[in-house]
Amino acid sequence: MPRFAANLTLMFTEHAFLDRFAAAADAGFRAVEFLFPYAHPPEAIGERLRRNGLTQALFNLPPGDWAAGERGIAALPGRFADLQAGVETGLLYAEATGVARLHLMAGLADHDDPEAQAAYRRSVAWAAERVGRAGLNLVLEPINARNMPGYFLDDFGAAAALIAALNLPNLKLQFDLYHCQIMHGDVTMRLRQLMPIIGHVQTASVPERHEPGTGEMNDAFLFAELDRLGYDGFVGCEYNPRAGTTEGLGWFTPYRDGGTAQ
Ligand SMILES: O=C(O)C(=O)[C@H](O)CO
Ligand SMILES: [Mg+2]
Repeated sequence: MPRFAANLTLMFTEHAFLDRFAAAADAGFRAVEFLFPYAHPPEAIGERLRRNGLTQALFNLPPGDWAAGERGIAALPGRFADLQAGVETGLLYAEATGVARLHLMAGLADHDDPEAQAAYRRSVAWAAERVGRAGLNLVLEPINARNMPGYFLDDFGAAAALIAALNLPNLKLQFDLYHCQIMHGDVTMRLRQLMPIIGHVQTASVPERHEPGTGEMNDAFLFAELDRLGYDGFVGCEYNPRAGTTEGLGWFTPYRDGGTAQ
């Protein structure tokens, strides 16, 4: 039975961010994820988790200037010091929340540019080693070009090749089912092939990025496949509710009160 994590950046937006933790717990979630916690003190996030009996499944390391259009800085030459500072900030929130994995975004850069490739490899290797010393995994997520034009990490094969090349025990793949379908298709076979390096999974319907079961994929089949493959991590619900978060949770009913993955 997959352990689903409500994505509080996209779900329960009927509430202020710090009130979404209670809303997710009331809806039956036992875990949450979000993009960025940095607008709030780490203690406030940790307190909401404890108060609502929630596990923090994932969040992203600081992405640079998101409002200005940056989507990560790991592949941007000349931003290594910012990358290092961002990892230290992320680790403060990791300590407050007990999260076991952090997502490092690559940024908008030409994936064929040797300087961007070198910057990214350096950033990933350093960040993985640094978060590893705190007992955490670092996950890398390929993102499709329709949602994020120009994103550096835009291929599952490239992500898997870098993870293999660096061969770090805590460097894993963030397998977003939504992106895989859009970029490559053949989702079940890629899950089977890449399962040994998967550190986090996310779900959303394709093409609209709404609730599971509302798009072209048989999402329930994929969730059962994760069970068949022995995946014991979280599945982040990174979708935009079609019409009200709670109203759209019918898909979740068979999975409510999932397990206790860390
Ligand atoms: O874009 C996605 O799918 C993600 O999971 C990133 O972390 C946020 O954009
Ligand atoms: Mg995702």
